[in-house]
Amino acid sequence: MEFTKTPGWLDWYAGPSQPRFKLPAGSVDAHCHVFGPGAEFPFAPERKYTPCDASKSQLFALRDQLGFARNVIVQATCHGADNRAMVDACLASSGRARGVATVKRSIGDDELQQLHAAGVRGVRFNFVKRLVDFTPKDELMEIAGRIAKLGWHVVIYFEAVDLPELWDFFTALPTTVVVDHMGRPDVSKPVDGPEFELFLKFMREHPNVWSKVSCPERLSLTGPRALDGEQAAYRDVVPFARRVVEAFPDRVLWGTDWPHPNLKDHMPDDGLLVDFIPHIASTAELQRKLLVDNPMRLYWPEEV
Ligand SMILES: O=C(O)c1cc(C(=O)O)oc(=O)c1
Repeated sequence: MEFTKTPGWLDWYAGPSQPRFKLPAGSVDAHCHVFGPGAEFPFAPERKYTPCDASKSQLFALRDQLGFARNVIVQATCHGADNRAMVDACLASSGRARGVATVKRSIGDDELQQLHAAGVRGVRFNFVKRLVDFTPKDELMEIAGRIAKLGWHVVIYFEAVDLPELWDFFTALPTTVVVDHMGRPDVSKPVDGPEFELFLKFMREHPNVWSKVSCPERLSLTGPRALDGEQAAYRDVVPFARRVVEAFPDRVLWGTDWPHPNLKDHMPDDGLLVDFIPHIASTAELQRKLLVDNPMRLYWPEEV
């Protein structure tokens, strides 16, 4: 099938720079995606955008160039609940990728077992309205109950303004809960203001809640962008991510978010995104927890 990219769609940055920051041995890129290729793994009819292709071999080449050892491949919304592209990438990774799937209530136990065998260790519940249609909470809770038995966790993606409304649902989830991109704070608001404090309270009061301190390129309002060798990119996001890393060093993850869906104004150089890490995790110990110990505990516990 031939797909035409959504108008204005920015392709991922080809030929990223070599990071100056040397990742600790065994680092995990704990949030990235594959898109198709559409000719092999068609995008879902219900998708809200049509991306460029971003294949598993391109993802693995980026992993090797940046110095990561492993990937966690998160099902992108453009593939709906058709997990074939993500599963294919996990199976081709020689055990170096785990996956997070999107599933419907109708999924059979045998299919869940197959996903597990392929390396899937979580499901993603998405509440970002521009990305997905609404799924009733009772359906999601039923899925959470089923995947809890497999030892999986739930990844949640939502906007900061929606946290109050989603609070009761999130805090009732029976698994480890991993928040994508710090719950998308509005970084024009103060880091110690009520909106971000609510997110910190969510983590403080619920020890099963983890956060990805990822996507500065998406959250930043004032940059500067991770382009042209910029070594201090996205300065407005740094205080938010740093706060989470320092308050909850054992419950944070980091990922590139390659191939960066839906960025409208620029596409970051992924090498420079890696150089963002020491700004938010400033000691070798914090870096090791963020990049190695935490993702290994969640995704490869049998190796820890
Ligand atoms: O903010 C986004 O547009 C976005 C989209 C997706 C997806 O479409 O799955 O995943 C992300 O992590 C972020």
